[in-house]
Amino acid sequence: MELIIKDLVKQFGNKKIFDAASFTFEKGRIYGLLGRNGSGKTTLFNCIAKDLAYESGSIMLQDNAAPRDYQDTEVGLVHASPRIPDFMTGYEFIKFFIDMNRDQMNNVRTPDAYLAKVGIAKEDRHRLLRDYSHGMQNKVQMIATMMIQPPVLLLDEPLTSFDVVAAHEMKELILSMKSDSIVIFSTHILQLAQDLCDEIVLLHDKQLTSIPSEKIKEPGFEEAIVAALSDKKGGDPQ
Ligand SMILES: Nc1ncnc2c1ncn2[C@@H]1O[C@H](COP(=O)(O)OP(=O)(O)OP(=O)(O)O)[C@@H](O)[C@H]1O
Repeated sequence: MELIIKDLVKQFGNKKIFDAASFTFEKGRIYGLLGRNGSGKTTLFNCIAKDLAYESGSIMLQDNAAPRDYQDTEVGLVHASPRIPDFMTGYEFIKFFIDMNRDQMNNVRTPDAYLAKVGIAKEDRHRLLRDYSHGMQNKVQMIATMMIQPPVLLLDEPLTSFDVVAAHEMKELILSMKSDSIVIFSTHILQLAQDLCDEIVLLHDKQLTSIPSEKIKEPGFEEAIVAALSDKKGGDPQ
């Protein structure tokens, strides 16, 4: 399966965010999306997730070169700031999510099993989400999105609010998604990109470009990324 972005143009008013940007993402690989503040990473995710219209170009999915119904395909987007119904308890929310999505889930487990998987302790599962810490809310949002195993999984700055143990567990969870999904995450943490990614995608100057995977572990990688994202070509940091 491939996610194909072709000649994407997106602007807010007069401000162009993408100018005929193109990129093809493949299943079985984890992509790290790097770009400066305001370069358009969240905007790209919202376009891919069908939450935001764009001016022109196309975003489509292909299975073995045959187009797949994109509108009908589930795209999982984990937002940088949790978006969860804070009037529910963690347990109620996960149970509700299972009930809503049972048809498309394989090996449905209990709400307790899912909450345990992301380290939400028993005594916290029946507390209101509004009383969870930011990191705990993020964990709940992440597991709710991941448990339906969407073919396209987008993670906007994941792990930043997690403690070291949780971050380690979440990395394992993200890695476990890669065989069945196209996984793209945005981050400003180079170490995380180096640890998790098969390929780095740079969003710079309104375009998407790839850094060859063999460069990721090489010395001088950080300098190469900084140079590539610096404004020598006249791109404004916005
Ligand atoms: N709804 C909107 N209306 C107008 N401008 C917007 C809107 N959403 C985003 N923008 C602008 O589009 C640009 C890209 O924003 P976006 O949030 O996608 O960047 P980002 O790469 O995710 O940034 P960061 O790394 O700081 O989180 C910014 O200049 C932002 O101000």
